[in-house]
Amino acid sequence: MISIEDLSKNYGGKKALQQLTLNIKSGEIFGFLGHNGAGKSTTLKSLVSIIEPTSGTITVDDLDLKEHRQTIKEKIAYVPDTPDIFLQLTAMEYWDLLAAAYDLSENEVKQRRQKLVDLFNMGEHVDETLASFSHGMRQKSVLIGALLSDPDIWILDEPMQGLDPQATYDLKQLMKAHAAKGKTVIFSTHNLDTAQQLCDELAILKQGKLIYNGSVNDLLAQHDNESLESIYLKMAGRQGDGHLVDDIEGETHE
Ligand SMILES: Nc1ncnc2c1ncn2[C@@H]1O[C@H](COP(=O)(O)OP(=O)(O)OP(=O)(O)O)[C@@H](O)[C@H]1O
Repeated sequence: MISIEDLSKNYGGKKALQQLTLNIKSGEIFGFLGHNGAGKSTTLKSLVSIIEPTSGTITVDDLDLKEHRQTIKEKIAYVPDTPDIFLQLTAMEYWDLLAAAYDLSENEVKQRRQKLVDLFNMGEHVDETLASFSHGMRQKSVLIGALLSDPDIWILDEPMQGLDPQATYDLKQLMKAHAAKGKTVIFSTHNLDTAQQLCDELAILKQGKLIYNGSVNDLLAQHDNESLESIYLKMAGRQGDGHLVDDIEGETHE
């Protein structure tokens, strides 16, 4: 169980996150939704100790993140929204570098790496440089690298970005299988269909504040016959924006 309590993050005068409190249970897929700049990455970066929150606490299985940073970090796989990757390395060199950073032996990672490479159809490309990869191939390389060590908690910031439909499907299956083993999967997405398909539990952020925490089913049940898109836009979107489109395209749109 991960507990976030009263978590706030200010960047100078900007309040990126305000008093976020929620629990994330093991064995579930937990999704963060919110417009650009809502605070999703700030939350995920706080969970992986990349940024220091201004206030608040995070505990993982009752261990305080501040006091047990290293122990907790070893349990986490993290896929950032904008990965810093060394473009001059081949995919294999990049994974070797990550394995060394996490102190994993070749034997430990070899089998799992091969399975992930096969799943994401990267076998032909392992000796090519990351610089030569498409956006989706780089994302696959980052995912393979993050999942090399089979950690309990997956924290994935917009992980489907750039992936083709097959890889997106496969990643969703992986996420479901990981949660089904009683492990934790936390991710952010802008894709509401993906959120609806995958999430046991959702948090919707708006301008750094939590505006919904609960299941997708409960949210849908609270709004008769409305799609998640319509509910989400009512909650997180701006009000009465029809004229903004009309101003650009005239009133001919449906
Ligand atoms: N390093 C930083 N310095 C200053 N402000 C920052 C920094 N990182 C994030 N912010 C601000 O914090 C707020 C939340 O940003 P965050 O990246 O958490 O949003 P997000 O929900 O992940 O957005 P997106 O969907 O666009 O990825 C935004 O207003 C952003 O400008």
